[in-house]
This record gives sequence, structure tokens and C-alpha cells, in this order.
Amino acid sequence: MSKSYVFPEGFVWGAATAAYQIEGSPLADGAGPSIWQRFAHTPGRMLNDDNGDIACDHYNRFRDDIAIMKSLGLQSYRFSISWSRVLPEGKGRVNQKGLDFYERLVDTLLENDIAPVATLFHWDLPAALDDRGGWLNPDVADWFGEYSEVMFKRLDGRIKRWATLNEPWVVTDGGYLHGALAPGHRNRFEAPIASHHLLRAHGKSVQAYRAIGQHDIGIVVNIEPKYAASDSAEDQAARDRAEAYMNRQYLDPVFFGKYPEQMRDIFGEAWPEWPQADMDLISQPIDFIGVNYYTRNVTRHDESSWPLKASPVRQPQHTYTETGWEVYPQGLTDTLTWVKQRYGNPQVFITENGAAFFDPPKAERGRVRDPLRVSYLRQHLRAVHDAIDAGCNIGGYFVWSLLDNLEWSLGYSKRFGIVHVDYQTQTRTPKDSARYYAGIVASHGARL
Ligand SMILES: CO[C@H](O)c1c[n+]2c([nH]1)[C@H](O)[C@@H](O)[C@H](O)[C@H]2CO
Repeated sequence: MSKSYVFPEGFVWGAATAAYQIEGSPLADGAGPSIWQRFAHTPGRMLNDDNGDIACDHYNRFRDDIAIMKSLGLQSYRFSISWSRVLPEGKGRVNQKGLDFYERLVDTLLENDIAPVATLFHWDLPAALDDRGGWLNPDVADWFGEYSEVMFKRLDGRIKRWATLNEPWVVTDGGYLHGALAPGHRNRFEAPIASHHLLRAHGKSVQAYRAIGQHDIGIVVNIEPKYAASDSAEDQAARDRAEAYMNRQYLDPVFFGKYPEQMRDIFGEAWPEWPQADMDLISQPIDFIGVNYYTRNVTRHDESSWPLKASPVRQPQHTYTETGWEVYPQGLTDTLTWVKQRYGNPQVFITENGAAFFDPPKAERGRVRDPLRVSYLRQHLRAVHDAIDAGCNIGGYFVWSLLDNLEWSLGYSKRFGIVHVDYQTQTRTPKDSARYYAGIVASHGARL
């Protein structure tokens, strides 16, 4: 007898995007520049010198995109708010037209019975704040708290689920340690400082929410489960370091008020000691966590790898995506059960899961066949259901992404959308995966 994949009553089905990746019009109507506006206009930083000036033109086309969400039967939509659209200098003066855009977006979602889930920070820090040190300036936590308060006062109640940060690990590792993402620093002394102030900012936002908010607030983290390449002590230790560095560096402080002990091994003299007051601020109770899952990592010791001394081992027996990520759905079940066991079964939303496979630049007679993505979604949604069967408290799933969009420094070269975007004409075409996902939503999983 095959298993039924019907999901629990109340499980929410959605799709996710982020401001700089889809909106376009980054400086319209009084918006200030973000660090991604600057990074994308810095020669050599972006593949093909792509940038977010137009992207998916969602700033102008959001009503059409919401109509597509409605046609797919989506119940929720995770998007991010561009901080510098609302506060052009990052603090102080509010740009009402920037706020108005997000109010129109939210109200149109609600008119279509789609619940908005807002991420306050999805990497696009206001450039004006970066000029003051950005995530390296301790004041950034207060700046983020101020911005959070502006958004809560205007939209809380219509938005009932807020995420403070999207993936502080990527911001730190990409933006401050390895330099592949904005602001493009490569400094192992800066990375732990930026990382800590990101978490302090999360704490200030939660504090602000508790004073004025009436609903739920959480944080979104990327989790990539680590599996030792062998039983050797070296590989096991490398796995432990990699897990501490990516998967525990943020959730341990949020849930336990302390960093993993491996952090000092990894960063050595570059790892500061932080005051307990900071850890108390960071570890205030939250209502949910968002988990972004894409792949796993089979990890071996690698003396030459900086600063982790750990490297991935390719798994040729499995399919890899266009971004070089192994397709490994069991890793999603393992991730969700790990979160349950380690952090006391908090409410979890899968806030991102998806894959970039090659899709043509143009639809063919109104159709885009993407069988690999259909298979990816089927396997990973079954993996979510297996985790629910194992007792995990999973509130919903947001596919990454609704639309093909700007894949950060990889530009438009990678397509993650279930809806195809022709960037020359801005024509949207639901891919086969969108139709498949719509069927899963309509049947609440029964058609998996
Ligand atoms: C390291 O993978 C991360 O979990 C991750 C993958 N992704 C992300 N985080 C970001 O949240 C999105 O903005 C990306 O577009 C998306 C696809 O790359």
C-alpha cells in the first residue's frame, strides 16, 4: 500500500521571492540605493554585468504576478522589503512612496486571499548605512530596529508573519569572508563582527515587535546538512566544524544564547568574545524559524581550505543542478528532524526550496517543459511529508522561486522560477513545474 502524502490541515502552500531579485526600479519614487545597487553597477562583480535595474519589473507588474499566484492557488507569498525604498538613508526620513508600494502589494495579496509573509532584510542593506560601516557598525542593530518599527506600525495585522533576516550566514560568508556578494569584503576579522551585529539586529527587531506587534516573528536561515566523507576522525571533525559554521552559528545563539564552541577553532584570534547582554538580546523567544534547504554537503578534511579546513566531496551517483548543488531530498528530512531534535521542535516553515535547471530564454508556444524541476519538487515535498510523519512541526512550504529572477552575482544565468520570465519582453509563462505545483496545492499533497 503506497503512502498517502496528504498534508495536515492548515499547512500553507506558497512561493518566495526577494526585492532586489525581482522588483527592478531600485531608485524609483524616492528610493535610496542599496549595497546591491552599487555592487551590481561595479564592473566585474556580476556575471555578464547583469543588474537589478529592471529584473522582473515586479515593482510595476506586481498585480499581474499576484494574478498568476492566484491562478496557481497559492495561499501565501513570501517576499522581502527593500529597506532603502522605505528609508532612503537607512534611518530617519521615511519615503512614503516606498511604503505605499508595499502597502499596495500587501493589500492586493489580501484581496486575492494570499497571506503575505515579509522578510525585512534579504541582503539589500541601504548604501547610506554601508557608508557608516554597515554590519560592522554596532549601531546597525538600532538602525534595523528603527526600520522594523516603521514596517510593523504600517503593516502589522495585514502581515501576520514577519522574518527579520534572510540567511545571515550567506550575508557574512559571501559579503565579508569570501567577497562574492555585496559588499564584497574578504576579511576573516570582519566576518564574525558582521555576523554578530546581524544577530543583534535580529534581536532589536524582535524586541520592537514584542512592543507593538500582534502576530508572529522569526528568522530565516539556510541549512545544509553535513555528512562526513568517511569514518576518519579528521573527516568527522571537519563535518562538525562545517555544521557549526553554517547550521549552528545562528540557531544556537537564537535558541541557546551561545555560539558553537568550534567557532574559535575556525576563526582563532579573529573570533571576539561578546558580552552576555548581547546574547540575551539575540536569544529572545521567536515564534517560528524559516529553513531554506537546497542541498547537502558530504564533507572531508581539507588542510588547504580556508578557514574551515573542510571541503565537499562530489557525489557522482546523484543529479546536480545548474548551480552545482546535489539533488538530495533525504537531506531535507534529515535537516527538519535535526532542527526538531536540537531546538525542541519549533514551528518551521520551509521558506525556500527549489532548483536551477536549464530552461530556455523563451517559452515555446506558451510552454516551458522542466521535468527535472517537477521531479525535484515531488521528491522534496515527499521529504517534507516524511519529516511531518516523524513529528516535525512544519507550518508550510514556499517554493523558490515564483519567478525566474536575478540570481545575485550570477545574474540572470540561473533560472529557479516555476514561472518563466522572458527578460526581453517580461512575458511570464508558468512552467510545467508551476502546473504540477498547482496540482499539489489543490490536492493538499494527495497528488504527490
Ligand atoms: C546557499 O544556498 C542558500 O540556501 C540559498 C539559495 N538561495 C538563497 N539562499 C537566497 O535566499 C535566494 O535569494 C537565492 O536566490 C536562492 C537560490 O540561490
